[in-house]
Amino acid sequence: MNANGQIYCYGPLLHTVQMAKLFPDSKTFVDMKLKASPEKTMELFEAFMASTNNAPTNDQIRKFVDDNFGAKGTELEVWTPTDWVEHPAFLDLVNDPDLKQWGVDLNNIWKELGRKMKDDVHKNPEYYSIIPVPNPVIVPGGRFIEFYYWDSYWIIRGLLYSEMRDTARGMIENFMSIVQRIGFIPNGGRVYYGGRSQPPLLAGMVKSYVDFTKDDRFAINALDVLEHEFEYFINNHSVQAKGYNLAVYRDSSKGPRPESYSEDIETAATFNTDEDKENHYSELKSAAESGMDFSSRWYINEKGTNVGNLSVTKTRSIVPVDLNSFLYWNAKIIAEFHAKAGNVDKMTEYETKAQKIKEAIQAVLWNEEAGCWLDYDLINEKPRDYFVTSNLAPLWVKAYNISDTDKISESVLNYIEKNKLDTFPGGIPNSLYQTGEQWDFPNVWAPMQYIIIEGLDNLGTPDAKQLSKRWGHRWVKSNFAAYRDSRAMFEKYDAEKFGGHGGGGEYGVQKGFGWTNGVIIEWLAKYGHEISLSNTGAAGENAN
Ligand SMILES: OC[C@H]1O[C@H](O[C@H]2O[C@H](CO)[C@@H](O)[C@H](O)[C@H]2O)[C@H](O)[C@@H](O)[C@@H]1O
Repeated sequence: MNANGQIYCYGPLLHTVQMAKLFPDSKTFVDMKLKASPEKTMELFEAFMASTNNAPTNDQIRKFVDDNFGAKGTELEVWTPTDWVEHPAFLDLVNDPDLKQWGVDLNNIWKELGRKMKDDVHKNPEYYSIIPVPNPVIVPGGRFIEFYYWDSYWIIRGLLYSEMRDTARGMIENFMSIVQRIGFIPNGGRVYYGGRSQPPLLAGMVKSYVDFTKDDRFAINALDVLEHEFEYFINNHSVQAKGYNLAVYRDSSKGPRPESYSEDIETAATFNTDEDKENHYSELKSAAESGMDFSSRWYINEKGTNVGNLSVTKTRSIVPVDLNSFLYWNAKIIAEFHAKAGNVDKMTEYETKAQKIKEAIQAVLWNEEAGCWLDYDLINEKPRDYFVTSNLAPLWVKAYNISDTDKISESVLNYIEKNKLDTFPGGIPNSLYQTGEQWDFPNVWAPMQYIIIEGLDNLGTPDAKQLSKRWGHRWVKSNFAAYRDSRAMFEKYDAEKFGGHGGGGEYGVQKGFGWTNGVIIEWLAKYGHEISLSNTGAAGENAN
């Protein structure tokens, strides 16, 4: 743990300041810079507490923070990517003039989302909660002023389509340096995310870069790091389900989330013992590791169903379809890169690991009755028959027996029909249960649209491809309608409203927005030649 962990990650200073709720967004405090060293700040804090009989007022705490912390975000400079180009070739693939102009605008937004760390971060890292990285990054936007792990997959693909290969490679190299220093990639670029990762997509980022650039040397050089990250996940996230090894999302730190400290203390109030509260914090942080924080996807109530609220979050007891699919993909990519290097034994080793994960996914997560993959509940030893977008993740990475393609296509298309997923004008909702949490109905998220729509395309049957294209067009048009009305790109959208943005959860609507822009740029390149806005009604009734 860094010397500043006692300030940004746990302990009485964090508790005192965060429970005073000085800022509308709890993340603000943990993003502020120290004015003195962590040790000196702790000394000053102890003296402050003694001088206030350990019961400071909110005004006194605010003064302590003003005296000892600098403003949020001062460690970063806005950075114009040096490889930014005015007219990337993807724009020439877009026919509709309004969509083309939108592509120009999105390409410009990269300049607003570029961030570089000031030199002082490298000289005095202990004064900051930010994790130092060598190269500038593209951030999601809004309150998210640092890199996020899984967001970066779609950001990097968008950058590659925008011909910003240096920026994309720089971000990947940052992640590789983090694995070398820390052993894994934290949720985001702050020390307070240090107990959890996010959906493991670094191998996918490297593969994207190599597919674009044909730079096989880059793939081969990345192998050590990719293997290390893969083994980290396997070693720290494994469980047994029906006699098979699979992985769950699992955080390794103690206490509430530092960036949402008072929120977690409040939801833990329903628990009586410290042990139960601690378990609750772990479940919440594990949900954050999944990227889907928060959602009924992680609820298991006393009856074994998904009805409830955050207090029944049981992430660590649910075997997730997406995580295991991503790990399968990691092993496949590592095998592919070993093949490029001519390492036959290593290629075979990772092919075998991939096959084992695929067998486990088939045995535990594929559900013949539902006709789809389902998360598995380890407490009640049963599948969770609720629609979540991640149920379709194996399609994206082909984590199934290719000889079963026709059967899977038929089953999955029936599953989509049964769940009426084609009826939503604003995209496929993340779940069908409305809890007020941001990864539940009616919110729609770009990364999961991408995984499903590309997954159906990858499945390759005519019906699946047709649906994929229709949904891809719909998503582009609906995002455009939101942009046309508000001049903003959103973190999440509204399934029920063509062109509507999402809401709910513990923070306000965020604009920017890295992964949304990345997905749209890629799909302008893919569908731009065939989409016309002229047949799109204001309410999206012709959005297909
Ligand atoms: O502060 C609350 C949570 O915020 C983050 O989660 C959300 O934003 C991320 C960045 O776009 C995204 O990766 C994640 O999927 C979103 O749910 C953060 O990642 C969480 O750890 C944090 O608790």
